[in-house]
Amino acid sequence: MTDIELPVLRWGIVGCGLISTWFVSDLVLSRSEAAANHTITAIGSSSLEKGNKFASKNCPSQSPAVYDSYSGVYNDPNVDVVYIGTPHPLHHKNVLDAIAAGKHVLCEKPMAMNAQEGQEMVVAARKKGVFLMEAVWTRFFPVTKELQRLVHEEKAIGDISVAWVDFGIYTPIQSKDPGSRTASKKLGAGALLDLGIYSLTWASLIFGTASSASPDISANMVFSDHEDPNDRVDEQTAVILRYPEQRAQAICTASLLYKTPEIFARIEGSKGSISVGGVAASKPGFLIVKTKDGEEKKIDFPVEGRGFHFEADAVALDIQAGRLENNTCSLTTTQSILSYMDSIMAACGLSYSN
Ligand SMILES: NC(=O)C1=CN([C@@H]2O[C@H](COP(=O)(O)OP(=O)(O)OC[C@H]3O[C@@H](n4cnc5c(N)ncnc54)[C@H](OP(=O)(O)O)[C@@H]3O)[C@@H](O)[C@H]2O)C=CC1
Ligand SMILES: O=C1OC[C@@H](O)[C@H](O)[C@H]1O
Repeated sequence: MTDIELPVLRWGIVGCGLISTWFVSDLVLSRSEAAANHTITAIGSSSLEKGNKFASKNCPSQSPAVYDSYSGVYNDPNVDVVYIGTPHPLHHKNVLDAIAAGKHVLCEKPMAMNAQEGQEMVVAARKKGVFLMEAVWTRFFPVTKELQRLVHEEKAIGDISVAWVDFGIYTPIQSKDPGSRTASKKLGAGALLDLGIYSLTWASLIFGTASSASPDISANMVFSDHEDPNDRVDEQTAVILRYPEQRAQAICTASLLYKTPEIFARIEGSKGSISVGGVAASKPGFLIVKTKDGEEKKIDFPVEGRGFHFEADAVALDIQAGRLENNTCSLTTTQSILSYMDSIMAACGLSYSN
């Protein structure tokens, strides 16, 4: 057997919060089937103490340079790609700063607070000739790819008429530290931007985001009970997307008021249905395919670690090949979903600009 040389990607991490912990742990995980190797060469945090603690806890086998600023990471010549793990309203500045320093960028979801910000990031990345991707890790799981193959290539359940997708996590706003990103409007709190983006992602995987598949959108929200209406955010959002050409609908929900059961999505077609389940709508793990002739099959897709390495490997392969965007999570798709969220917020009277 010949050893295939894997690409090595050198990562700089910006922000040492929860998601960066998960992401970095998966990057350094020893895996049986890796498509790339990853090293953590720099970490940027609000303090050296926090950055050092993060490094020793999450990537003890690495010796990253630790900075008490994010600019240290952007300007580090040993960094190929910057991972942005800060709260959503900071993504715009963090991404633009990384791009200005000539770095490739993987930015957590949602990449921006609205489509306008997203567009500015895309324009900046193209002008500088660097890679940019929104870290919608869900798209890269083997189970997600298999669902798409079954639906679009094999047409296992025929013509799709409806998809229901729900992402709820029981985290009411009042139960959270008011200064945390999951409670503070200034830090982008709210069910749609945090969780609804995944429900909309599943709809886009089933129905597409091309302009020919552009949906009519209707929506409503249950707001948090802050006294000042300017502080309110959505604790629960329900969206119906109607795809006129496909004569189909997606019903996408997101909630901070209950936890979704294991099966979080069901897709109904003329020949059967597919249910999708897993730890959460962000981390799918299995499919149940039922056909109208009575056959039922459960297909499990166990993963090593949490599964963030799938998107990281894809980024490494793109950068190695000189591609500036990823096909599985394209910037056009990111922009479409940001514009859906703009429409949903406008229809429901939610604005983050006050
Ligand atoms: N893909 C996924 O499954 C998940 C994605 N996310 C996404 O990741 C992003 C970060 O979420 P999460 O890790 O949960 O958030 P945390 O609050 O846990 O961490 C965010 C980090 O950002 C840095 N930061 C910079 N400025 C601020 C500020 N003004 N207030 C607070 N923190 C700041 C801090 O790091 P430091 O002090 O080191 O600079 C902080 O620890 C969000 O956009 C979220 O949507 C979150 C969870 C899961
Ligand atoms: O992306 C996410 O997925 C998992 C949730 O726990 C988290 O709040 C969210 O940011």
